[in-house]
Amino acid sequence: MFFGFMRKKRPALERETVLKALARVIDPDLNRDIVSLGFVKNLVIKGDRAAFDVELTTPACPVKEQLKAQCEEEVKAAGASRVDVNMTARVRPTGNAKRQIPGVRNVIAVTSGKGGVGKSTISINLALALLRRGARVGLLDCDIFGPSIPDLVGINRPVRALGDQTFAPHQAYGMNVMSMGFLLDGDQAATMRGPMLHRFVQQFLFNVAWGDLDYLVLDLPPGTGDVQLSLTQETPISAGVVVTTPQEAALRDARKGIEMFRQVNVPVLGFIENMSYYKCGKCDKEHHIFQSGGGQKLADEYGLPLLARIPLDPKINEDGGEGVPVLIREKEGDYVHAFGNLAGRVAAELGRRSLNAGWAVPGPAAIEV
Ligand SMILES: Nc1ncnc2c1ncn2[C@@H]1O[C@H](COP(=O)(O)OP(=O)(O)OP(=O)(O)O)[C@@H](O)[C@H]1O
Repeated sequence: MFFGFMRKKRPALERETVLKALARVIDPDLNRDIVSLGFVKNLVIKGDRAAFDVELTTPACPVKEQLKAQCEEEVKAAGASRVDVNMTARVRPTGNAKRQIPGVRNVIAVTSGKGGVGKSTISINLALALLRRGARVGLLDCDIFGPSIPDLVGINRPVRALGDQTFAPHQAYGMNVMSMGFLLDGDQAATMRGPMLHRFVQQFLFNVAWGDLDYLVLDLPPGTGDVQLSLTQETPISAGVVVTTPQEAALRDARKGIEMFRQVNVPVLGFIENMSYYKCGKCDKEHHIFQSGGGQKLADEYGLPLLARIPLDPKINEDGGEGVPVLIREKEGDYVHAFGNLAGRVAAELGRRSLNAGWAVPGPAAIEV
């Protein structure tokens, strides 16, 4: 009886036993076990208790909780009475032969081929979703003629010069944000010619005190003309994503977007179908206001994933001119999950690529995900 109350003493754990147990935990995005990936750090064993860090390639890892639970389960099954798993992340640069932006590890470019499909909306909410998952994020509005980010974040005052032609970005919702709209008024921008604009954007990339960023999201100017092409060519972009709407006409422009990235050897992570469907609130059915399936059609055509389908929802553009993005205003809704999943997929894919030592500046043949 008395002995029943005493904790049964388990044998002390061996380091090898713990590592063997953890080697059964597979990262589904990378398709490899977390020990051989080098993710397990700082393993401390005290008797039958184990504590360690699991260092992922991104804090926005979509399977973080699942991996943590698996680690606990496997090490307990190997004989531990207590397992303390500390999930951490170190975002590595994906590698790019071009001049790097100091402190910035990954640059994600968002294009659409043409205007009005929701590129800026996607850019800001992708940036916020990455931030919400624990990453350090910046947002650069490269749209010179019609910068929309100032309105989207509700900031319309000029940025501060730090001297040496360096600017301090604005802070909005925990992100570093920069836009042509913080420097020029619309009339000034309209008089600028291609090369001048181009120089401006380069300045924005390299002469802004971005700080330490895991991801810098670029809202590219709409279109795929010379300005966009030279911009993408000279910018150290880690990867691009292409926004489309479901209609046939929009797909044609999205194809131009992907061809632009291909021409300048920027790998494309996939497509985002915006205004994909509408839910009326009376039922849970998806109503297709426009045509349907366009994003998937493109994805199949290029052998790339459809990363997200964002619904058409009045809440997305109902900010009442206050500059409060939907992910800040709303905590629930299809779009909240869709943006969260998008951020997870983008971050996981960049993480996968950063681990691949051979991934420097791949040609078009190397873009499949
Ligand atoms: N999923 C959505 N549901 C409802 N409204 C949306 C959605 N996506 C974008 N919008 C609205 O559509 C309009 C155009 O979006 P946005 O400015 O993001 O497009 P864009 O492609 O960046 O345009 P531009 O080429 O002018 O920069 C905005 O009013 C925005 O609020």
